[in-house]
Amino acid sequence: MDNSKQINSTIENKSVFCYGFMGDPIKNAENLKFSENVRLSFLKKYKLTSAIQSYSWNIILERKSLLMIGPRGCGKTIGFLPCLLSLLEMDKEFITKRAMIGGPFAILFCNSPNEVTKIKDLICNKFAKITNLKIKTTTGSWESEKKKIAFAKGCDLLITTISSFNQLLDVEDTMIFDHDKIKYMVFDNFSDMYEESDKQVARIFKQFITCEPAENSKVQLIITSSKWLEKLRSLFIFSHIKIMLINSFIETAIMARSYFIVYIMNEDDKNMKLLEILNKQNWLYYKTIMIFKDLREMEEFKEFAKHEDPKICIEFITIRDNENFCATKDLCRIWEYEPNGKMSILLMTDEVYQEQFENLDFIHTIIHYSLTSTWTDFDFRFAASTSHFKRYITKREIPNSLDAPRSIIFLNDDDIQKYPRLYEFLTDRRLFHELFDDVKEKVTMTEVKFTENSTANITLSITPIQQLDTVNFPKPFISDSQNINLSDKNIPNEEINEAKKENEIIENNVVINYSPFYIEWSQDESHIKLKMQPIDVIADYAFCVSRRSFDITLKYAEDYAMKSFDFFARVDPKFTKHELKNNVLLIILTKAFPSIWFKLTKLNDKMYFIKPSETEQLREINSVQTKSAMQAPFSELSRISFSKLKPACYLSSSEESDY
Ligand SMILES: Nc1ncnc2c1ncn2[C@@H]1O[C@H](COP(=O)(O)OP(=O)(O)OP(=O)(O)O)[C@@H](O)[C@H]1O
Repeated sequence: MDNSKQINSTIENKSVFCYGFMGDPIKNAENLKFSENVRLSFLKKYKLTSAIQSYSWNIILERKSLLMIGPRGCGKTIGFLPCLLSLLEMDKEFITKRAMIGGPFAILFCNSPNEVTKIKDLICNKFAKITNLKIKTTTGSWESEKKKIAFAKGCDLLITTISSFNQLLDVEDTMIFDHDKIKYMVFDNFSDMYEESDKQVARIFKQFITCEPAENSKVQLIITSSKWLEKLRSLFIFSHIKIMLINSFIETAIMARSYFIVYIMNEDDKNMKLLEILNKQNWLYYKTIMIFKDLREMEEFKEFAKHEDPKICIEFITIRDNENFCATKDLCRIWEYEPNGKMSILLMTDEVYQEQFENLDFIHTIIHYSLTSTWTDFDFRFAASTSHFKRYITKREIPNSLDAPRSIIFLNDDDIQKYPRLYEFLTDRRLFHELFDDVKEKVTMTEVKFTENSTANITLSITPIQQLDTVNFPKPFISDSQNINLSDKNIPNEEINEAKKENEIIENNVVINYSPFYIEWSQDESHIKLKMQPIDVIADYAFCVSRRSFDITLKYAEDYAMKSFDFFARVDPKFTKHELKNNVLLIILTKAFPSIWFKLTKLNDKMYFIKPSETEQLREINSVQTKSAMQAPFSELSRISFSKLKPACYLSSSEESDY
């Protein structure tokens, strides 16, 4: 895509969610307080200002720490680089001769050696006038003496990878590396970095990032990320970063733990389904808008609703495209003040929404009747819940599924194929959440309770984080509202009280018996294959694994006989991951459509994310009868890990669209 086109369009759409920053965006870079060299180089090469840069430049130049999230190519790197170079240049005027040796003052972390080279080249090509800064790169080991000597001669900015820098941390010579000298730390593309090297990132954070108030903190921290990660929430809460920019409203919705419901159904069934939903939910208590791509489909829906279900208790307020701007604005105002318990649903097209969005940021539920023609417009629809999003940034507990801002998205089969970007986004963020129509049929199978001799028990264990030797996720915290139904037998009272205190960790293993409604198995010489029913209820949570089902392959091992296996669950954000004990190998293959809520990582060993389910769905699933137990001949099991299949339908777009 042509960059300039993209950068311009983001400005027009005001597509940045700002938290903790009250200033206005700047329109061009000319008046910025870049250092002279940076200003001259910069203005020669860059004529535009991307949406995120229009905020980030000022914030960073004011020496404030910042978290910047936005899709690839939205301008995050240029959003900090000229500022970092400027600050270093400006500082240089005041430093002593002694400080000029050894290094560095600033560290820029990239997620691969390739990226390190790219940033170095970018500085050489685009900021050629900056000759007074000593910029060094390193990607490999720190064994070589030559490297150390070069470093000891002085370094202002070190561009490096996480793993290479971790070795530098072990060097005890302050001439080479002086911990106290660091003033700026930039993590460019944190999400990739963290997924690759979580432990090493954690080590760096531990040493350099403090909870001190921003004004006392010695290190200015800049983090960019192409997507939201839960780890960023704890960082935002506990570190001195207090400003956040997100260059995507749908990403902001993820950050706010919005509740997404995605239906895939053909056009004929859609209206019926909608009426069914509207009749079930108590819409009179939620500010809800329904957005259509054009007037025709809005009128058709209204007609349908009138004829099909005249008893429907909610009212619709319709704003048509050709209505006068001020009248529309007034209508939005009147609608805004409709009292709780008497709310109507506002119907409008994208055209009207985009004119009125400044008056509509308080919406709880957005019903996307159809898709927009561009991703940018679709993303922008989520701006309608901005004021709700702000409430959840610093809350570690998962909001109650009814309180959380909510989006109901209708897709048809065509949409999934035409808009791979949307499909990828939804699956990557675990948002594919259809109603379980086909599950209902399969659930009739059976509940399997594996017992000793020839069978196995499946238990779900939640384990203290310290015992997991991989990812250092936010510490577990049980809130009152979550009401997890853990029996007192499993977790003593004082433990519960302990766990309620923020920052404290559940000390005991909590075992919840996990009995899927449906497990089907088959066996050949080397494998037992299990097909599990894809949703189960664990306390207040739904354990959703796949739209259809998944296979578990348990491999035999010669030297080993085990009667049961445990796996660990994470109930986001309290519990961190699924892990299988005792070297049992479990391969989960998702079928047809990939997962709804969980994501299996590249490492094939982590599984996480369990979301509160809608009581409605749980009831449906719960009410399905289960038959008698089947027997499965388990006596020998070996190691367990997870793997993920690629989505079954991965079609590229044939239409002109940036989805
Ligand atoms: N203000 C600007 N004027 C002109 N071009 C720009 C501007 N900002 C960024 N660009 C160009 O847009 C492209 C993407 O910018 P940048 O690398 O900063 O984005 P990013 O969000 O960091 O992307 P990634 O996540 O892939 O690193 C680059 O080619 C960059 O040169």
